[in-house]
Amino acid sequence: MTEEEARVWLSAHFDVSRETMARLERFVEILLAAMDEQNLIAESTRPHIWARHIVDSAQLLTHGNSAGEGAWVDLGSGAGLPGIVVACLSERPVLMVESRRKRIDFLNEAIALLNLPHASVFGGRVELVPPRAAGVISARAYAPLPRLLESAAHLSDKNTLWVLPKGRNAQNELEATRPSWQGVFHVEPSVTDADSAIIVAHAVKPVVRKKGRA
Ligand SMILES: C[S@@+](CC[C@H](N)C(=O)[O-])C[C@H]1O[C@@H](n2cnc3c(N)ncnc32)[C@H](O)[C@@H]1O
Repeated sequence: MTEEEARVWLSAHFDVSRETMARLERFVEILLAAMDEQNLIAESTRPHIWARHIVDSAQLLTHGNSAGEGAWVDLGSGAGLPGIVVACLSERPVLMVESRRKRIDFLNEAIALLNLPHASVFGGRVELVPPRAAGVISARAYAPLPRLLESAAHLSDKNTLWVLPKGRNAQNELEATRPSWQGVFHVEPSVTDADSAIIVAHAVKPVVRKKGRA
């Protein structure tokens, strides 16, 4: 997907007002400017930022939009991918979780500069976020699937929709979760990379009852 095709894809899949497009353009500027201070995206992806990062994030909304009520919780948001992009394109409350200080500061600054009052940041480890049932949980380049699900189990219930972009290992990672997680798992193609996939799931961890107890 070229940068031009990425913009066309966005307009075709979302009701992108002039204001929303301006906000996304501004986010790209803020992200690239912050690259002078910290490594937020791979240097090699700089010229392809709309396809490799903006659309790659936005496509998660095409799956997440079908979720029920509840916040969108993005684990390991880093550069705000997909959290900030989701907040630009949707009115659902977005909570980004990030543990590294400089990235927390970047995310808070981006929220303020882009005027996204429905977005917020939990600055700390995912495992320490107070329990809640998210409507959607996303996580891009955050952790392998079994650890990812484990670390955010307390943020989900049976209605939570997990929307998880994965590389070519998606199927293997899914197999590794089978013993301990149940639910409905779909593997959807990525629109930006033929080798990547998006795991879309309603997942629950079965309660293991201790032997000898009624
Ligand atoms: C490889 S980066 C990906 C960032 C972003 N999602 C993206 O796609 O560009 C992973 C991020 O997850 C954060 N992270 C890793 N483990 C975490 C944890 N347990 N709690 C919160 N953040 C975590 C790291 O600090 C880092 O910013």
